[in-house]
Amino acid sequence: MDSNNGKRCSWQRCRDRRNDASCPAVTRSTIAALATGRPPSAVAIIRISGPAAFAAVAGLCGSLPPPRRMSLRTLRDPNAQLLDSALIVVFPGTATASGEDLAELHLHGGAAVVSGVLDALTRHPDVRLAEAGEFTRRAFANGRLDLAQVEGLADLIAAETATQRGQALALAGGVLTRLADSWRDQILSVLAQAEAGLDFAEDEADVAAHIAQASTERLHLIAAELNALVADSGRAARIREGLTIAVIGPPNVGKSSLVNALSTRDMAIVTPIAGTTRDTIEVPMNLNGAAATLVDTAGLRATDDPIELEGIRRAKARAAAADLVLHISAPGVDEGGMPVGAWRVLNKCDLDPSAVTEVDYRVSALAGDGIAALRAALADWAAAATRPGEPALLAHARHRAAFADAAAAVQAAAGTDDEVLRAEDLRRAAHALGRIAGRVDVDDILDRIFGQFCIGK
Ligand SMILES: Nc1nc2c(ncn2[C@@H]2O[C@H](COP(=O)(O)OP(=O)(O)OP(=O)(O)O)[C@@H](O)[C@H]2O)c(=O)[nH]1
Ligand SMILES: [K+]
Ligand SMILES: [Mg+2]
Repeated sequence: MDSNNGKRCSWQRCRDRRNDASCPAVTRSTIAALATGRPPSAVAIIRISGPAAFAAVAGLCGSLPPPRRMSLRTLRDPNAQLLDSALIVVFPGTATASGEDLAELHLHGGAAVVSGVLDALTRHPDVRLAEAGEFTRRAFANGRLDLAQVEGLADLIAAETATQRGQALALAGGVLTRLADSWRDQILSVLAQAEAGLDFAEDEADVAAHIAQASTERLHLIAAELNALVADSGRAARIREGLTIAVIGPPNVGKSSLVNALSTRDMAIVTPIAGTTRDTIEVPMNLNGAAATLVDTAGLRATDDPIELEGIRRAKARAAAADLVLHISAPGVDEGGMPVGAWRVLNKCDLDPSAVTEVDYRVSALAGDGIAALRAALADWAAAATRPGEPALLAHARHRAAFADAAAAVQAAAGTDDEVLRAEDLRRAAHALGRIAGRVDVDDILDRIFGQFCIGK
Protein backbone atom coordinates (compact mmCIF):
# COMPACT_ATOMS: atom_id res chain seq x y z
CA MET A 1 0.00 0.00 0.00
CA ASP A 2 2.71 2.38 1.08
CA SER A 3 4.94 1.61 -1.85
CA ASN A 4 2.03 2.15 -4.23
CA ASN A 5 1.37 5.54 -2.78
CA GLY A 6 5.01 6.42 -3.11
CA LYS A 7 4.96 5.41 -6.75
CA ARG A 8 1.92 7.56 -7.49
CA CYS A 9 3.34 10.59 -5.71
CA SER A 10 6.65 10.58 -7.48
CA TRP A 11 4.84 10.08 -10.73
CA GLN A 12 2.50 13.01 -10.16
CA ARG A 13 5.42 15.19 -9.26
CA CYS A 14 7.03 14.33 -12.56
CA ARG A 15 3.96 14.93 -14.62
CA ASP A 16 3.38 18.31 -13.05
CA ARG A 17 6.90 19.24 -13.95
CA ARG A 18 7.11 17.52 -17.25
CA ASN A 19 8.91 20.45 -18.81
CA ASP A 20 11.03 21.02 -15.77
CA ALA A 21 14.55 19.69 -16.10
CA SER A 22 14.82 19.49 -12.31
CA CYS A 23 12.21 16.72 -12.12
CA PRO A 24 14.18 13.96 -10.38
CA ALA A 25 12.43 10.79 -11.52
CA VAL A 26 12.43 11.75 -15.17
CA THR A 27 15.86 13.29 -15.44
CA ARG A 28 17.85 11.29 -12.92
CA SER A 29 16.78 7.67 -12.88
CA THR A 30 17.62 5.38 -15.73
CA ILE A 31 15.56 2.25 -16.25
CA ALA A 32 16.40 -1.07 -17.84
CA ALA A 33 14.25 -4.08 -18.68
CA LEU A 34 13.89 -7.08 -20.94
CA ALA A 35 11.49 -5.92 -23.68
CA THR A 36 10.94 -9.29 -25.34
CA GLY A 37 9.31 -12.53 -24.13
CA ARG A 38 10.52 -14.86 -21.47
CA PRO A 39 13.86 -16.57 -22.26
CA PRO A 40 14.90 -18.79 -23.87
CA SER A 41 14.20 -17.15 -27.20
CA ALA A 42 16.20 -16.63 -30.39
CA VAL A 43 16.85 -12.99 -29.59
CA ALA A 44 16.25 -11.00 -26.42
CA ILE A 45 16.08 -7.22 -26.45
CA ILE A 46 16.95 -5.18 -23.38
CA ARG A 47 15.96 -1.51 -23.39
CA ILE A 48 17.62 1.17 -21.29
CA SER A 49 16.12 4.64 -21.01
CA GLY A 50 17.33 7.73 -19.19
CA PRO A 51 20.32 10.01 -18.80
CA ALA A 52 22.72 7.25 -17.72
CA ALA A 53 21.63 4.83 -20.46
CA PHE A 54 24.63 5.40 -22.71
CA ALA A 55 27.17 5.42 -19.88
CA ALA A 56 25.78 2.14 -18.57
CA VAL A 57 25.91 0.51 -22.02
CA ALA A 58 29.40 1.89 -22.69
CA GLY A 59 30.43 0.32 -19.38
CA LEU A 60 29.62 -3.09 -20.87
CA CYS A 61 30.94 -2.68 -24.40
CA GLY A 62 33.55 0.10 -24.33
CA SER A 63 32.64 2.24 -27.32
CA LEU A 64 29.13 3.15 -28.47
CA PRO A 65 28.08 2.91 -32.12
CA PRO A 66 27.00 6.08 -33.97
CA PRO A 67 23.38 7.12 -33.23
CA ARG A 68 20.62 4.96 -34.76
CA ARG A 69 23.12 2.56 -36.38
CA MET A 70 23.16 -1.02 -35.23
CA SER A 71 26.62 -2.38 -34.51
CA LEU A 72 28.10 -5.57 -33.15
CA ARG A 73 29.81 -5.29 -29.77
CA THR A 74 31.28 -7.64 -27.21
CA LEU A 75 29.64 -7.20 -23.80
CA ARG A 76 31.59 -7.81 -20.59
CA ASP A 77 30.59 -7.43 -16.97
CA PRO A 78 32.58 -5.19 -14.57
CA ASN A 79 34.96 -8.13 -13.84
CA ALA A 80 35.70 -8.44 -17.57
CA GLN A 81 33.69 -11.68 -17.75
CA LEU A 82 32.28 -12.26 -21.23
CA LEU A 83 28.46 -11.79 -21.29
CA ASP A 84 27.51 -11.91 -24.96
CA SER A 85 28.25 -10.72 -28.45
CA ALA A 86 25.34 -8.42 -29.24
CA LEU A 87 23.89 -5.84 -31.59
CA ILE A 88 23.71 -2.41 -29.99
CA VAL A 89 21.74 0.64 -31.07
CA VAL A 90 21.52 4.00 -29.32
CA PHE A 91 18.88 6.69 -29.83
CA PRO A 92 20.03 9.98 -28.34
CA GLY A 93 17.83 12.99 -27.60
CA THR A 94 14.14 13.53 -27.06
CA ALA A 95 12.74 12.22 -30.36
CA THR A 96 12.89 8.61 -29.10
CA ALA A 97 10.23 6.09 -28.10
CA SER A 98 10.53 7.20 -24.47
CA GLY A 99 11.35 10.85 -25.13
CA GLU A 100 14.84 10.57 -23.63
CA ASP A 101 18.16 8.81 -24.35
CA LEU A 102 17.31 5.22 -25.21
CA ALA A 103 19.49 2.20 -25.99
CA GLU A 104 18.66 -1.31 -27.13
CA LEU A 105 20.80 -4.40 -26.73
CA HIS A 106 19.86 -7.27 -29.06
CA LEU A 107 21.21 -10.30 -27.25
CA HIS A 108 21.19 -14.05 -27.69
CA GLY A 109 17.99 -14.98 -25.89
CA GLY A 110 19.35 -17.23 -23.14
CA ALA A 111 18.27 -16.80 -19.52
CA ALA A 112 21.85 -16.45 -18.25
CA VAL A 113 22.72 -13.90 -20.95
CA VAL A 114 19.71 -11.75 -20.09
CA SER A 115 20.16 -11.91 -16.32
CA GLY A 116 23.92 -11.30 -16.63
CA VAL A 117 23.43 -8.20 -18.78
CA LEU A 118 20.64 -6.80 -16.57
CA ASP A 119 22.84 -7.40 -13.51
CA ALA A 120 25.79 -5.64 -15.09
CA LEU A 121 23.65 -2.67 -16.22
CA THR A 122 22.01 -2.16 -12.82
CA ARG A 123 25.39 -2.11 -11.14
CA HIS A 124 25.63 1.40 -12.54
CA PRO A 125 24.48 3.57 -9.61
CA ASP A 126 21.86 5.46 -11.65
CA VAL A 127 20.31 2.43 -13.35
CA ARG A 128 17.49 0.37 -11.88
CA LEU A 129 15.02 -2.20 -13.23
CA ALA A 130 11.90 -0.71 -14.82
CA GLU A 131 8.38 -1.18 -13.52
CA ALA A 132 5.53 -2.38 -15.74
CA GLY A 133 4.71 0.22 -18.40
CA GLU A 134 7.43 2.59 -17.27
CA PHE A 135 8.96 3.19 -20.71
CA THR A 136 5.54 4.15 -22.06
CA ARG A 137 4.89 6.25 -18.98
CA ARG A 138 7.98 8.25 -19.76
CA ALA A 139 6.84 8.63 -23.37
CA PHE A 140 3.61 10.13 -21.99
CA ALA A 141 5.40 12.32 -19.45
CA ASN A 142 7.77 13.55 -22.15
CA GLY A 143 4.93 14.38 -24.54
CA ARG A 144 5.74 11.64 -27.06
CA LEU A 145 2.32 9.99 -26.70
CA ASP A 146 -1.02 11.21 -25.40
CA LEU A 147 -3.17 9.05 -23.16
CA ALA A 148 -5.48 7.71 -25.88
CA GLN A 149 -2.40 6.69 -27.88
CA VAL A 150 -1.05 4.87 -24.82
CA GLU A 151 -4.34 2.98 -24.57
CA GLY A 152 -4.08 2.16 -28.26
CA LEU A 153 -0.60 0.77 -27.71
CA ALA A 154 -1.89 -1.46 -24.89
CA ASP A 155 -4.69 -2.65 -27.20
CA LEU A 156 -2.19 -3.33 -29.97
CA ILE A 157 -0.12 -5.55 -27.71
CA ALA A 158 -3.29 -7.38 -26.64
CA ALA A 159 -4.77 -7.62 -30.16
CA GLU A 160 -5.46 -11.19 -31.29
CA THR A 161 -7.31 -10.58 -34.53
CA ALA A 162 -6.84 -8.38 -37.60
CA THR A 163 -9.88 -6.26 -36.72
CA GLN A 164 -8.59 -5.64 -33.21
CA ARG A 165 -5.20 -4.78 -34.64
CA GLY A 166 -6.70 -2.24 -37.04
CA GLN A 167 -8.69 -0.60 -34.27
CA ALA A 168 -5.67 -0.49 -31.95
CA LEU A 169 -3.41 0.97 -34.63
CA ALA A 170 -5.89 3.75 -35.33
CA LEU A 171 -6.09 4.63 -31.63
CA ALA A 172 -2.30 4.43 -31.21
CA GLY A 173 -1.91 6.60 -34.30
CA GLY A 174 -3.90 9.41 -32.67
CA VAL A 175 -7.20 9.13 -34.59
CA LEU A 176 -9.36 9.58 -31.50
CA THR A 177 -7.30 12.43 -30.12
CA ARG A 178 -7.55 14.30 -33.41
CA LEU A 179 -11.29 13.75 -33.49
CA ALA A 180 -11.77 14.89 -29.89
CA ASP A 181 -9.60 17.93 -30.56
CA SER A 182 -11.56 18.92 -33.66
CA TRP A 183 -14.85 18.74 -31.72
CA ARG A 184 -13.24 20.66 -28.92
CA ASP A 185 -12.12 23.40 -31.35
CA GLN A 186 -15.65 23.70 -32.72
CA ILE A 187 -17.08 23.93 -29.22
CA LEU A 188 -14.50 26.55 -28.24
CA SER A 189 -15.34 28.64 -31.30
CA VAL A 190 -19.03 28.64 -30.32
CA LEU A 191 -17.91 29.52 -26.81
CA ALA A 192 -15.91 32.47 -28.15
CA GLN A 193 -19.04 33.70 -29.90
CA ALA A 194 -21.14 33.20 -26.79
CA GLU A 195 -18.66 35.17 -24.76
CA ALA A 196 -18.57 37.94 -27.38
CA GLY A 197 -22.40 37.96 -27.21
CA LEU A 198 -22.20 38.79 -23.51
CA ASP A 199 -20.58 42.10 -24.42
CA PHE A 200 -23.20 43.36 -26.89
CA ALA A 201 -24.82 46.64 -25.94
CA GLU A 202 -28.60 47.09 -25.63
CA ASP A 203 -29.05 48.59 -29.13
CA GLU A 204 -27.28 45.58 -30.70
CA ALA A 205 -29.76 43.13 -29.21
CA ASP A 206 -30.95 41.75 -32.54
CA VAL A 207 -27.37 41.05 -33.68
CA ALA A 208 -26.79 39.18 -30.44
CA ALA A 209 -30.05 37.26 -30.89
CA HIS A 210 -29.08 36.32 -34.41
CA ILE A 211 -25.69 35.00 -33.27
CA ALA A 212 -27.30 33.08 -30.42
CA GLN A 213 -29.77 31.48 -32.85
CA ALA A 214 -26.95 30.35 -35.19
CA SER A 215 -24.97 29.00 -32.21
CA THR A 216 -27.97 27.03 -30.98
CA GLU A 217 -28.38 25.34 -34.33
CA ARG A 218 -24.70 24.50 -34.51
CA LEU A 219 -24.74 23.09 -30.98
CA HIS A 220 -27.69 20.83 -31.78
CA LEU A 221 -25.71 19.44 -34.72
CA ILE A 222 -22.58 18.92 -32.64
CA ALA A 223 -24.56 17.19 -29.88
CA ALA A 224 -26.23 14.91 -32.43
CA GLU A 225 -22.89 13.87 -33.90
CA LEU A 226 -21.29 13.29 -30.50
CA ASN A 227 -24.32 11.22 -29.47
CA ALA A 228 -24.03 9.16 -32.66
CA LEU A 229 -20.44 8.30 -31.76
CA VAL A 230 -21.52 7.32 -28.25
CA ALA A 231 -24.32 5.18 -29.69
CA ASP A 232 -21.74 3.29 -31.80
CA SER A 233 -19.44 2.68 -28.83
CA GLY A 234 -20.99 -0.74 -28.15
CA ARG A 235 -19.69 -1.93 -31.50
CA ALA A 236 -16.24 -0.49 -30.80
CA ALA A 237 -16.16 -2.28 -27.45
CA ARG A 238 -17.33 -5.55 -29.05
CA ILE A 239 -14.39 -5.37 -31.46
CA ARG A 240 -11.92 -4.65 -28.69
CA GLU A 241 -13.23 -7.12 -26.11
CA GLY A 242 -14.46 -9.77 -28.52
CA LEU A 243 -17.93 -11.28 -28.91
CA THR A 244 -19.29 -13.85 -26.48
CA ILE A 245 -21.19 -16.87 -27.75
CA ALA A 246 -22.79 -19.06 -25.06
CA VAL A 247 -23.47 -22.71 -25.91
CA ILE A 248 -26.33 -24.07 -23.81
CA GLY A 249 -28.85 -26.91 -23.83
CA PRO A 250 -29.82 -30.14 -22.07
CA PRO A 251 -27.10 -32.54 -20.84
CA ASN A 252 -25.31 -34.84 -23.27
CA VAL A 253 -26.56 -33.26 -26.50
CA GLY A 254 -22.94 -32.60 -27.53
CA LYS A 255 -22.34 -28.99 -26.42
CA SER A 256 -18.73 -29.63 -25.49
CA SER A 257 -18.18 -31.65 -28.66
CA LEU A 258 -19.58 -28.77 -30.70
CA VAL A 259 -17.40 -26.18 -28.94
CA ASN A 260 -14.35 -28.31 -29.71
CA ALA A 261 -15.43 -28.78 -33.34
CA LEU A 262 -16.19 -25.09 -33.94
CA SER A 263 -12.96 -23.89 -32.39
CA THR A 264 -10.92 -26.78 -33.81
CA ARG A 265 -9.40 -27.16 -30.34
CA ASP A 266 -9.72 -30.02 -27.93
CA MET A 267 -10.53 -27.82 -24.94
CA ALA A 268 -13.68 -29.20 -23.33
CA ILE A 269 -14.01 -32.68 -21.82
CA VAL A 270 -16.42 -34.94 -23.74
CA THR A 271 -17.83 -38.16 -22.24
CA PRO A 272 -21.04 -40.17 -22.66
CA ILE A 273 -21.95 -39.30 -19.06
CA ALA A 274 -24.64 -36.64 -18.71
CA GLY A 275 -23.43 -33.83 -16.47
CA THR A 276 -19.78 -33.95 -17.61
CA THR A 277 -19.35 -30.19 -17.92
CA ARG A 278 -19.75 -28.46 -14.56
CA ASP A 279 -17.98 -25.14 -14.85
CA THR A 280 -18.15 -22.72 -17.76
CA ILE A 281 -15.23 -23.13 -20.18
CA GLU A 282 -14.08 -20.27 -22.42
CA VAL A 283 -12.59 -21.12 -25.79
CA PRO A 284 -11.23 -18.33 -27.99
CA MET A 285 -12.25 -18.30 -31.63
CA ASN A 286 -11.31 -16.09 -34.56
CA LEU A 287 -14.32 -15.44 -36.79
CA ASN A 288 -12.77 -14.02 -39.97
CA GLY A 289 -10.85 -11.42 -37.99
CA ALA A 290 -13.45 -10.79 -35.30
CA ALA A 291 -12.42 -12.08 -31.88
CA ALA A 292 -14.99 -14.28 -30.16
CA THR A 293 -15.19 -16.48 -27.11
CA LEU A 294 -17.23 -19.66 -27.13
CA VAL A 295 -18.55 -20.45 -23.67
CA ASP A 296 -19.27 -24.12 -23.02
CA THR A 297 -21.70 -24.66 -20.14
CA ALA A 298 -23.21 -27.28 -17.90
CA GLY A 299 -26.23 -29.15 -19.31
CA LEU A 300 -29.52 -27.69 -18.08
CA ARG A 301 -31.65 -30.15 -16.11
CA ALA A 302 -33.42 -30.55 -12.77
CA THR A 303 -30.90 -31.77 -10.21
CA ASP A 304 -30.15 -31.78 -6.47
CA ASP A 305 -26.38 -31.93 -6.92
CA PRO A 306 -25.06 -28.64 -5.52
CA ILE A 307 -22.05 -28.62 -7.88
CA GLU A 308 -24.25 -29.15 -10.92
CA LEU A 309 -26.75 -26.58 -9.64
CA GLU A 310 -24.00 -24.00 -9.45
CA GLY A 311 -22.86 -24.95 -12.96
CA ILE A 312 -26.42 -24.46 -14.24
CA ARG A 313 -26.66 -21.09 -12.50
CA ARG A 314 -23.44 -20.01 -14.22
CA ALA A 315 -24.64 -21.33 -17.56
CA LYS A 316 -27.79 -19.22 -17.34
CA ALA A 317 -25.85 -16.14 -16.26
CA ARG A 318 -23.41 -16.48 -19.16
CA ALA A 319 -26.27 -16.99 -21.61
CA ALA A 320 -28.00 -13.85 -20.32
CA ALA A 321 -24.83 -11.77 -20.79
CA ALA A 322 -23.76 -13.29 -24.14
CA ASP A 323 -23.91 -11.53 -27.50
CA LEU A 324 -25.35 -14.72 -28.97
CA VAL A 325 -26.75 -17.98 -27.57
CA LEU A 326 -26.51 -21.30 -29.40
CA HIS A 327 -29.17 -23.59 -28.01
CA ILE A 328 -28.20 -27.18 -28.73
CA SER A 329 -30.51 -30.17 -28.88
CA ALA A 330 -30.27 -33.69 -30.29
CA PRO A 331 -32.76 -36.03 -31.98
CA GLY A 332 -35.31 -37.30 -29.48
CA VAL A 333 -34.20 -34.92 -26.70
CA ASP A 334 -36.68 -32.50 -25.17
CA GLU A 335 -35.30 -29.04 -25.98
CA GLY A 336 -36.43 -27.44 -22.73
CA GLY A 337 -36.82 -23.66 -22.48
CA MET A 338 -35.10 -21.52 -25.11
CA PRO A 339 -33.89 -17.96 -24.58
CA VAL A 340 -35.35 -15.39 -26.99
CA GLY A 341 -33.09 -14.78 -29.98
CA ALA A 342 -31.08 -17.96 -29.51
CA TRP A 343 -30.04 -19.95 -32.57
CA ARG A 344 -31.55 -23.46 -32.48
CA VAL A 345 -28.93 -26.04 -33.39
CA LEU A 346 -29.73 -29.73 -33.73
CA ASN A 347 -26.61 -31.83 -33.08
CA LYS A 348 -26.07 -35.55 -33.70
CA CYS A 349 -27.91 -35.32 -37.00
CA ASP A 350 -25.85 -38.38 -38.03
CA LEU A 351 -28.01 -40.46 -35.68
CA ASP A 352 -31.25 -39.51 -37.40
CA PRO A 353 -30.70 -37.57 -40.65
CA SER A 354 -34.45 -37.26 -41.25
CA ALA A 355 -35.33 -35.94 -37.78
CA VAL A 356 -38.21 -33.55 -38.29
CA THR A 357 -37.55 -30.71 -35.91
CA GLU A 358 -37.78 -27.04 -36.63
CA VAL A 359 -34.23 -25.74 -36.15
CA ASP A 360 -31.88 -23.15 -37.64
CA TYR A 361 -28.88 -25.46 -38.11
CA ARG A 362 -28.38 -29.20 -38.29
CA VAL A 363 -24.91 -30.44 -37.43
CA SER A 364 -22.92 -33.42 -36.29
CA ALA A 365 -20.04 -32.50 -34.04
CA LEU A 366 -18.84 -36.07 -34.33
CA ALA A 367 -19.01 -36.51 -38.12
CA GLY A 368 -18.41 -32.84 -38.98
CA ASP A 369 -21.61 -32.32 -41.01
CA GLY A 370 -22.85 -28.75 -40.98
CA ILE A 371 -19.94 -27.44 -38.89
CA ALA A 372 -18.46 -25.35 -41.70
CA ALA A 373 -21.89 -23.88 -42.48
CA LEU A 374 -22.48 -23.02 -38.83
CA ARG A 375 -19.03 -21.45 -38.57
CA ALA A 376 -19.69 -19.39 -41.72
CA ALA A 377 -23.02 -18.21 -40.30
CA LEU A 378 -21.26 -17.19 -37.08
CA ALA A 379 -18.66 -15.28 -39.09
CA ASP A 380 -21.43 -13.43 -40.97
CA TRP A 381 -23.13 -12.62 -37.68
CA ALA A 382 -19.82 -11.37 -36.22
CA ALA A 383 -19.20 -9.21 -39.27
CA ALA A 384 -22.66 -7.67 -38.92
CA ALA A 385 -22.05 -7.03 -35.21
CA THR A 386 -18.63 -5.43 -35.68
CA ARG A 387 -18.72 -4.01 -39.26
CA PRO A 388 -14.93 -4.36 -39.55
CA GLY A 389 -14.71 -2.07 -42.60
CA GLU A 390 -16.04 0.93 -40.66
CA PRO A 391 -13.70 2.50 -38.15
CA ALA A 392 -15.10 2.09 -34.65
CA LEU A 393 -14.15 4.67 -32.06
CA LEU A 394 -14.78 4.87 -28.30
CA ALA A 395 -13.83 1.26 -27.58
CA HIS A 396 -12.86 2.12 -24.00
CA ALA A 397 -15.37 2.98 -21.27
CA ARG A 398 -13.22 6.02 -20.48
CA HIS A 399 -13.56 7.35 -24.03
CA ARG A 400 -17.27 6.67 -24.12
CA ALA A 401 -17.77 8.52 -20.81
CA ALA A 402 -15.81 11.56 -22.00
CA PHE A 403 -17.83 11.82 -25.23
CA ALA A 404 -21.12 11.20 -23.42
CA ASP A 405 -20.30 13.96 -20.92
CA ALA A 406 -19.36 16.30 -23.76
CA ALA A 407 -22.56 15.49 -25.65
CA ALA A 408 -24.70 16.12 -22.56
CA ALA A 409 -22.97 19.43 -21.88
CA VAL A 410 -23.37 20.59 -25.50
CA GLN A 411 -27.03 19.53 -25.37
CA ALA A 412 -27.49 21.59 -22.22
CA ALA A 413 -25.75 24.56 -23.86
CA ALA A 414 -28.07 24.30 -26.87
CA GLY A 415 -31.09 24.21 -24.59
CA THR A 416 -30.50 27.41 -22.64
CA ASP A 417 -31.05 31.06 -23.58
CA ASP A 418 -28.87 32.22 -20.73
CA GLU A 419 -25.51 33.14 -22.26
CA VAL A 420 -23.67 32.76 -18.96
CA LEU A 421 -24.99 29.22 -18.43
CA ARG A 422 -24.32 28.39 -22.05
CA ALA A 423 -20.68 29.45 -21.75
CA GLU A 424 -20.33 27.34 -18.63
CA ASP A 425 -21.81 24.26 -20.36
CA LEU A 426 -19.48 24.73 -23.31
CA ARG A 427 -16.43 24.95 -21.08
CA ARG A 428 -17.57 21.72 -19.42
CA ALA A 429 -17.90 20.04 -22.85
CA ALA A 430 -14.43 21.17 -23.94
CA HIS A 431 -13.01 19.93 -20.65
CA ALA A 432 -14.61 16.50 -21.11
CA LEU A 433 -13.04 16.14 -24.56
CA GLY A 434 -9.67 17.20 -23.14
CA ARG A 435 -9.76 14.02 -21.02
CA ILE A 436 -9.28 11.88 -24.15
CA ALA A 437 -5.68 12.98 -24.68
CA GLY A 438 -5.09 13.07 -20.93
CA ARG A 439 -4.60 16.81 -20.71
CA VAL A 440 -6.97 17.06 -17.74
CA ASP A 441 -8.30 14.88 -14.89
CA VAL A 442 -5.83 12.06 -15.34
CA ASP A 443 -4.17 11.61 -11.99
CA ASP A 444 -6.52 8.87 -10.80
CA ILE A 445 -6.29 6.72 -13.89
CA LEU A 446 -2.61 6.72 -14.82
CA ASP A 447 -1.58 3.86 -12.56
CA ARG A 448 -4.38 1.70 -13.92
CA ILE A 449 -3.55 2.46 -17.54
CA PHE A 450 0.21 2.00 -17.32
CA GLY A 451 -0.08 -0.95 -14.95
CA GLN A 452 -1.64 -3.09 -17.68
CA PHE A 453 1.57 -3.01 -19.74
CA CYS A 454 4.23 -5.64 -19.34
CA ILE A 455 7.60 -4.77 -17.89
CA GLY A 456 9.87 -3.50 -20.67
CA LYS A 457 7.08 -1.59 -22.47
N1 LIG B 1 -23.46 -39.65 -32.72
C1 LIG B 1 -23.04 -38.51 -32.24
N2 LIG B 1 -22.59 -38.43 -31.00
C2 LIG B 1 -22.17 -37.26 -30.53
C3 LIG B 1 -22.18 -36.10 -31.35
N3 LIG B 1 -21.71 -35.08 -30.60
C4 LIG B 1 -21.39 -35.57 -29.38
N4 LIG B 1 -21.67 -36.89 -29.34
C5 LIG B 1 -21.48 -37.76 -28.19
O1 LIG B 1 -22.42 -37.42 -27.19
C6 LIG B 1 -21.86 -37.63 -25.90
C7 LIG B 1 -21.94 -36.34 -25.08
O2 LIG B 1 -21.12 -35.36 -25.69
P1 LIG B 1 -20.68 -34.06 -24.89
O3 LIG B 1 -19.97 -33.20 -25.87
O4 LIG B 1 -19.96 -34.43 -23.67
O5 LIG B 1 -22.10 -33.47 -24.54
P2 LIG B 1 -22.44 -32.24 -23.57
O6 LIG B 1 -23.70 -31.64 -24.09
O7 LIG B 1 -21.28 -31.34 -23.45
O8 LIG B 1 -22.71 -33.00 -22.21
P3 LIG B 1 -22.74 -32.39 -20.72
O9 LIG B 1 -21.52 -31.55 -20.54
O10 LIG B 1 -22.69 -33.60 -19.88
O11 LIG B 1 -24.02 -31.63 -20.59
C8 LIG B 1 -20.42 -38.06 -26.13
O12 LIG B 1 -20.37 -39.46 -26.04
C9 LIG B 1 -20.15 -37.62 -27.55
O13 LIG B 1 -19.16 -38.40 -28.20
C10 LIG B 1 -22.64 -36.21 -32.69
O14 LIG B 1 -22.70 -35.27 -33.46
N5 LIG B 1 -23.07 -37.44 -33.07
K1 LIG C 1 -21.50 -35.43 -21.56
MG1 LIG D 1 -20.24 -30.74 -21.82
